[in-house]
Amino acid sequence: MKYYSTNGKSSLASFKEAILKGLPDDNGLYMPQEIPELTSSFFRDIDNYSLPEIGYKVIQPFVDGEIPDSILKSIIEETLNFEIPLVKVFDDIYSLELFHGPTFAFKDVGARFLARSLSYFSKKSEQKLTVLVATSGDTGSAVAQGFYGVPNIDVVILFPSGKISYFQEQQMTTLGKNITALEVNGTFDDCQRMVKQAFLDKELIEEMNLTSANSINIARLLPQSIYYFYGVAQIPKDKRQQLVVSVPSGNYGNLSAGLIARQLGLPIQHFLACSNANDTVPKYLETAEYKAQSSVQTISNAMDVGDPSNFQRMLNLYSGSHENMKSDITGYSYSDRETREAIHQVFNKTSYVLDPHGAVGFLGLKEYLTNKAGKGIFLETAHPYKFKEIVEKEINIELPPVLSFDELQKKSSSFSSKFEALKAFLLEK
Ligand SMILES: Cc1ncc(COP(=O)(O)O)c(C=O)c1O
Ligand SMILES: N[C@@H](CCOP(=O)(O)O)C(=O)O
Repeated sequence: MKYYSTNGKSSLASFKEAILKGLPDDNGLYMPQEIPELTSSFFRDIDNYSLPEIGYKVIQPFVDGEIPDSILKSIIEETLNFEIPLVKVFDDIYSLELFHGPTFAFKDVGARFLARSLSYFSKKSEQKLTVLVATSGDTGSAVAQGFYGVPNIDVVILFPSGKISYFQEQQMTTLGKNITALEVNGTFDDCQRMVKQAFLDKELIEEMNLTSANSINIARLLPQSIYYFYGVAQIPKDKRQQLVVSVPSGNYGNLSAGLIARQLGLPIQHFLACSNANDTVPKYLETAEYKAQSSVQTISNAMDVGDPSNFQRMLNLYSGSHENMKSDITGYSYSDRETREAIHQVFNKTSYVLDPHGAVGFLGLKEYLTNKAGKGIFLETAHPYKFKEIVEKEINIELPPVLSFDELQKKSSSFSSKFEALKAFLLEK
């Protein structure tokens, strides 16, 4: 399988080249040249497959032998060694809980697969790698955990100061060793801009082997398609028609992975792109005009993205056609007040606890299904405990702890949002 750049000005890359490079030289994003439809027998029997078996079926065509199958199977088994249950919240509304991994957010799937695949390639070439990451909260935590102590790999995480939750910050700033966290005086979009600029800087790429662990990296994004299959597999066969999937979105990697799952043949009738006040993509869907915005701070902070990187991939999947994208995807945007109300009301009616990100996905699904036949899944992308200060206020009870960092010391340095500062820091490392 070859990978091309969405900007069309870079040469084709193998899986190994795409994963090691992260970003193509023309500042596009890598995409697989083919998205081959999986066999009808796989879909017929999908309920009998385990999560790692589904994972292997989905990922193998994209790796295409560049990692030997037996090693790929163990990478996938280690990646997916936690539950991803589908929970019924209301009649016809299901939550796909993606937060049962080690850092309690959906990013664990992609980060663990990427860490193991990069480690396989870097061990073979004995090259030291530096993994650069921009985060609005959860990617940083998952990548820090996924790469902690991995030989030959250094991780540098950029996060926006004061704009992520206490637990997210603790998860990425207390590890030390090969994990460095830089607290940037700016927004997530500043962090992502600096990271992308680093991949285009000739001096930096000559001096060091840089790669990305954001969804910029196609090997971080592709494994996120797996859980869409597993979600559908958990719905009774006779109820799989007219299925809608609602994706709480920020950088739009998760939604892009869902669109890829659909091209692989997964029967999803419609997608919902649900945002908080950072509504660049819902506005595009409404107006056909893409206008990047300055991000605003919300209670679903991991979705505070004003210029989502994966919009390029979405456009590419629809060959640039707004009309075609709009017929498959409906956009919604919700305020913090609506998000809080959803957490409050769903808990009062069902005892189900939403986190602020899942709540945005839930709201979109509820709105879409009003007066429409069909069933829907919303992605519950993070554990409510990660946002306990917000969630507990709405449900009026204390959540049982799943995380504690009381003994651990924060290790991070305050950092400028200027690319030159990042470049100097990396060259000194
Ligand atoms: C909890 C949570 N929900 C939703 C999102 C948005 O996902 P994406 O950036 O893939 O659109 C993020 C950030 O990635 C997140 O951490
Ligand atoms: N919401 C993300 C932002 C980065 O997304 P990515 O999927 O491109 O890594 C975060 O939690 O950091």
